[in-house]
Amino acid sequence: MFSQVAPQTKVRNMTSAAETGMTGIIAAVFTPLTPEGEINLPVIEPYIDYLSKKQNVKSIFVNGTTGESMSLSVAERKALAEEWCLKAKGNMDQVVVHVGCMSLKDSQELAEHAAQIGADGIAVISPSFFKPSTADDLKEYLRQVAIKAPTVPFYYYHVPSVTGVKVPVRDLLHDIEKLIPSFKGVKFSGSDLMDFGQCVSHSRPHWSLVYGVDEQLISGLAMGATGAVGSTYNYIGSYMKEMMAAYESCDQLQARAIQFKLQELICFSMKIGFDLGVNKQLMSDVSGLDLGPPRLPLTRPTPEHAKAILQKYLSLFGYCPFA
Ligand SMILES: CC(=O)N[C@H](C=O)[C@@H](O)[C@H](O)[C@H](O)CO
Ligand SMILES: CC(=O)C(=O)O
Repeated sequence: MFSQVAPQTKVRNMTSAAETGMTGIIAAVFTPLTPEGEINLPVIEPYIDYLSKKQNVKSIFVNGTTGESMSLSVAERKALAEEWCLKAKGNMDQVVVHVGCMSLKDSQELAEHAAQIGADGIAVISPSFFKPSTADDLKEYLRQVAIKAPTVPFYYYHVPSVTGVKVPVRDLLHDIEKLIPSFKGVKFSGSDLMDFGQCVSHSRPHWSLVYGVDEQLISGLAMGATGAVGSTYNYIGSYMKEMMAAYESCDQLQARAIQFKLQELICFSMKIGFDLGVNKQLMSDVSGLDLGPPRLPLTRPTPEHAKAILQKYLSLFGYCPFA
């Protein structure tokens, strides 16, 4: 029953990092800011150290939703991508840089830059102010970004709850390599598991199909996800690695038990309010890294709010890894 997932994972594990694509547990990193709201590059080195040593997470997704990319300037995104790539060298297997923007020109500039700094992959979210209305329009947009970094593995980042772009990803994949030869897969952060399943069943063996709704990753694995990218893997990466290992060894009970713990945390947090500001604060509290506030219009949670969520985290996951 699980033979469709396991062999692919094993084959990928035997290849070099550059060839593996997006597999396993990948943390979508937060962007450290100073109390004044400026990017805080010196936190990046200890952040990578924390992920690799305390969370056993060896791949990162930079400047994504969690990284507040759409609230950052192009210059800030370049400086961040450079620092993440530099400090990840020798410590991380994969650094994928998100280069999606509202303007095609900005995305192209960031794609070119990501190629120059040696990113292992680039991902692009659909523009969402003016939205593409057809799969062909979206594909053409993606093509015009990808051609600026033709040798860098290219991933489409589907996040319909944020962008409102509902183009089925399965339609996008049709003949996509003819248009985008560097195409290597999808980061699928939607809950339409039929569309995700269709993507997997029509994917090529060298593509990565990573799932991005952390609280239902187990369902993504059932559909054949090659890995997972998410914000919560910053602070429960080691648990979710265990979850994936349990799933791959057919220990459904253990895999589900870990998944349910994450659901408890997310459900609790959603009841009292769970946005990027809250999520970022939880990571600061769990890791001991000072990631600072989110950028406006997002704000920090009150200390009581943050404390309630930290306590819930500790009651479920039992320890504060940095303490
Ligand atoms: C919309 C969004 O930001 N999704 C993230 C990644 O794609 C997830 O990692 C969520 O933050 C996570 O699943 C918690 O809901
Ligand atoms: C969660 C995720 O993948 C992102 O922050 O972009």
